[in-house]
Amino acid sequence: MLAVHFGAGNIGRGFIGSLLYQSGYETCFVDVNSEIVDLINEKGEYRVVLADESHEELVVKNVRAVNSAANPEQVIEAIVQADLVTAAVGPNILPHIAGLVAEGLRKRTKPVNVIACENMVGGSTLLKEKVMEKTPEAEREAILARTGFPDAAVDRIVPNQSNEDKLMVVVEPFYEWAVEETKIVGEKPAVEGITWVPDLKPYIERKLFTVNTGHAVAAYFGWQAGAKTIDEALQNDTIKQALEATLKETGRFLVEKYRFDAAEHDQYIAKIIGRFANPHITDDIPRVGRAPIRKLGGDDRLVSPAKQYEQLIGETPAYLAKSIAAALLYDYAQDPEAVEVQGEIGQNGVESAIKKFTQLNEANPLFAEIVKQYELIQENGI
Ligand SMILES: NC(=O)C1=CN([C@@H]2O[C@H](COP(=O)(O)OP(=O)(O)OC[C@H]3O[C@@H](n4cnc5c(N)ncnc54)[C@H](O)[C@@H]3O)[C@@H](O)[C@H]2O)C=CC1
Ligand SMILES: O=P(O)(O)OC[C@H]1O[C@](O)(CO)[C@@H](O)[C@@H]1O
Repeated sequence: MLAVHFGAGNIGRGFIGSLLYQSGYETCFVDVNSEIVDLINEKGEYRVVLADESHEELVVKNVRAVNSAANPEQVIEAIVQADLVTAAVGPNILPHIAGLVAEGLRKRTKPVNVIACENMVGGSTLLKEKVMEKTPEAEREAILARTGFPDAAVDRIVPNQSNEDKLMVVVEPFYEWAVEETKIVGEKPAVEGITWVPDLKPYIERKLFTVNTGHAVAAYFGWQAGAKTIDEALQNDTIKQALEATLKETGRFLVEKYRFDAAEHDQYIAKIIGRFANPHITDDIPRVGRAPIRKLGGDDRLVSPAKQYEQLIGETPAYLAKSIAAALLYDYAQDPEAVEVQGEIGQNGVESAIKKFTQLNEANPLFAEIVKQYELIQENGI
């Protein structure tokens, strides 16, 4: 069985690649990083090490890689041969891989499934839309009849790596990969470790608005407090309490919306905060806080739960507003999106930035609460 995986980065090698290998797949990674591509082809294997006391090591074999910038025709050929196509490149990159995916799918006759493993609601659906834009109209129906784009939620913390062995990846022991079974076309891919679900929405929202909201809060509050890493941020009691209060807000609307058991959801939150504090992982704040414009988007981890809380609970969520304010204050000079946010605030003020990046309406009480929290953080810190 052949899997073609776009993105040989942290989650690609550290999570998806390792499960594919353990399930008996040969994996062809597709990436634009020539150093990583060359190393994979030279070694033909890499190590995945668990970030816990055991330091258990898995050697992932049966791997090769293609540089899609240099050899696009090899990528198309691999997709033609593939039994499964996956991606973990980041939501903003999905449109850039769509052309090659479309070319590969056009040349196929057999069914296949394409699964995007990104931190967003509807990643595979977005990729499908972008692939269709690259496909001649007359061919779209036939391709969709033989290609599934099931949405997915992936959860495993894989920090940036600084190992001497550039292919080795240190990962947290926990993982969850939920995939929408109802959108599969043809046979279900035989990947051990996938949790098949009939409807992904509750899984992706629970994960995105707990793990990823919580992580973003730790990063943006931590940044204000001068912390360098997530576990350092969590040693600050004020930040820990603010994180817990924010996840109480997201938990309240999630329980209301999906009828989750409230006590089980509290345990889910506690487990996640424990994962953030894993002393075997050094997770830099700039990695977790990266791309604040994406994270401030109306459907992403901060603004979407705040809007849904307003709708379902009928109140304004003060801690989510504070988290959005902290994201607006994230002024890391090496992050191009943070620089753009600061530029907008500097030129046109924070209200203009809120409108531009969150698409919130000024008449929404959440808008005024974000401005208030922004000023409070500026005056008093977190
Ligand atoms: N790192 C983590 O713990 C987790 C990450 N994710 C999601 O997985 C996705 C990837 O994240 P990471 O692996 O952390 O990022 P990463 O930056 O380590 O990996 C992304 C990879 O995509 C490659 N890439 C960029 N443009 C490309 C293109 N046009 N074609 C092919 N490859 C291209 C990059 O060279 C890089 O190797 C993101 O959506 C992230 O939200 C989800 C869960 C956990
Ligand atoms: O990958 P993103 O969406 O930029 O956000 C970083 C987040 O991704 C993760 O790496 C994995 O879920 C989390 O550690 C963090 O919440």
